[in-house]
Amino acid sequence: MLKFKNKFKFGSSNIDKSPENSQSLSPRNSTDSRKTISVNNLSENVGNLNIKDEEAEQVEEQQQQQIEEPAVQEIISNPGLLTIKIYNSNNIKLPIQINNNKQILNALANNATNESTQQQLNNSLTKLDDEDLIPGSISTNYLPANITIPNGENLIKSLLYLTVEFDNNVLIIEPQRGTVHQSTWNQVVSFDVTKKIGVNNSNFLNLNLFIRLPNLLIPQLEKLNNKKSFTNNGSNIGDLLIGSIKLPINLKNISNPIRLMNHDFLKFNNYNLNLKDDYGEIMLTIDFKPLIKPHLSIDDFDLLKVIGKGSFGKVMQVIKKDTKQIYALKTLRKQHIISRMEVTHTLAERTVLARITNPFIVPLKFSFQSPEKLYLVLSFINGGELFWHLQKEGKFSMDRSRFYIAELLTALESLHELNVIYRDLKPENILLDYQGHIALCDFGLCKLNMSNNDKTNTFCGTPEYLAPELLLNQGYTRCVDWWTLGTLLYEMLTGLPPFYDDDVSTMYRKILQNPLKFPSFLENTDVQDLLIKLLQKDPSKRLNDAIEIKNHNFFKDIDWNKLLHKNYLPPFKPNVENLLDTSNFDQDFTNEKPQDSVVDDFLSESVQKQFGGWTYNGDNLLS
Ligand SMILES: Nc1ncnc2c1ncn2[C@@H]1O[C@H](COP(=O)(O)OP(=O)(O)OP(=O)(O)O)[C@@H](O)[C@H]1O
Repeated sequence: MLKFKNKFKFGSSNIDKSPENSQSLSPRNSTDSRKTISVNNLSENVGNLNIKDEEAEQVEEQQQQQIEEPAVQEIISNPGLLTIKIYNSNNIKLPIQINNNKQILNALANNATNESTQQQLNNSLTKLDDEDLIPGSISTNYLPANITIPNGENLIKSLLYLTVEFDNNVLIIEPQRGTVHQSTWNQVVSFDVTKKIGVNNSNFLNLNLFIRLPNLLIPQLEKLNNKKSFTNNGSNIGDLLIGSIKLPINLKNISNPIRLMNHDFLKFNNYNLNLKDDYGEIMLTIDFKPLIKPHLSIDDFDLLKVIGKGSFGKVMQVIKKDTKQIYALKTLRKQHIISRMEVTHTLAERTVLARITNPFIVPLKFSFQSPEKLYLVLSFINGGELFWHLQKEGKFSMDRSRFYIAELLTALESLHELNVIYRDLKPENILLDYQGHIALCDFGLCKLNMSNNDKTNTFCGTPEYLAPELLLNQGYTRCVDWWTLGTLLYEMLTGLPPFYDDDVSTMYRKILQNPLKFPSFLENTDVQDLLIKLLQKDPSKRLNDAIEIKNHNFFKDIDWNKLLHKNYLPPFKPNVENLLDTSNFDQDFTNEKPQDSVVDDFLSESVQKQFGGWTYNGDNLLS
């Protein structure tokens, strides 16, 4: 994958906002990520922009940040460590029938990882009748939980696996031995609990049990009927969701270690298929230990891989030494932030991330600083950028586009509820998680304290996604986010943003003047109607309310509550082996040696003071 990932922001020294004079930027047909523009990073001359306004805005924002505490509606729990022990699973059934393909079943049985399972499976197989299909309720008796890959140098592959998710952090675990019907797991996982445990998805412990089924065992009919249950990543194995458990966890006011569950059995349901049966059970113990480490530092983490580069530093995959949790660590060099006048945007990113609790926004776990750098510890999301998937496939199907846009819509809605405008929606800032759900990242252009009709003037965004009112420098409201949502939907469906042109000045002119055109396959569809309403050049005529957009016919089949609980199975599952897997990241980065580079910048006390409220150790919402 050849991709120029070193995205950077630049100011009006590089860009003239008048449509006629703009220079050409990041053509869409190249593999470059499109660049975010922000008027703040003015290193040389400031062109024709009113820098005074921007400075005033920064000062005002900084003051407001210090004064205004968010209205926190979410459940607040004590920070600490949540530990889940998984012992065994019993009576697991599949929600589908499988092909009675003796050759494959025998091969799987003979490669079961331990001998007693091999014998047990072979015994069962001798009694299996010759019907073409095996019912889901008994099929698991003929499948091993894990196998040793033949000629794979003792490589073990699990057919069964469980994802354990808490506060948008996911761990993938595999059983030790047994059949799919009854397996021994004996696995322990831990989660760092921070104080911000929100509404919606994040105060649940979510367990999803999957099976990797060889395609030859999946009947054609089941593939068609159960499209919703299979996720497709193009390989010869289908990942089938067997069932889920959603367990509400309330850690409010717990100040001593406590056992929340003790060897209890929980039953799997299949919400996705709306099936009422249970699909077996799993035995768990759950413990919570309140603890706070007053100050985190880079020494609390082992650095594993470089996974990306941002404007001010690197993003690395790291492991937290005490809890063994994998995270993404974003480093930002203070000197760069100061010299590009990006303090406000940087603090806004940290503030928004610490406040927000939407399941489709990458959660911030901790933030800390050294004299030279700022650090953000985020959940590690490893399904790859939507940008990369879109480039690979050219465009997405209607269903797939609808799914992503629906999840993003709720993310933007929750930002707007906090009076935050996102301003930089584009496929480069959207990550897919291991299941294929959206995780919006990069909050470096957020604008805080923007209630419904408040206007701002800062010229920033990404050329292809700029709304007309922004180009006209007329001041703009949160409505720009709905324009960018429309642009993104159009790009997903057609492969290009609506007014795309290789030449940026022509593109700006088109955004301002050209009528919206549709390819024939979109004509007279619900999505065409929605796009027309989102891509209204006059913001006063644009759809301007998340509820109104949600109620549009294009989303008529979406149950928004089910969506918010992540109970829709994504239409596409990225290839992700486990949480250590970095194969969806650019090798140019992952081949780099992960290190926290030493810099000897000297910053005066008054400059350091500007970063005062940065630290977040899981106990404070805003320090
Ligand atoms: N939580 C995360 N999990 C996995 N990868 C991440 C995460 N956050 C960021 N990345 C990777 O690092 C890259 C850079 O991160 P990000 O976009 O936040 O940096 P930035 O400095 O704000 O970038 P920009 O210059 O575009 O504003 C992302 O494109 C993504 O590939």
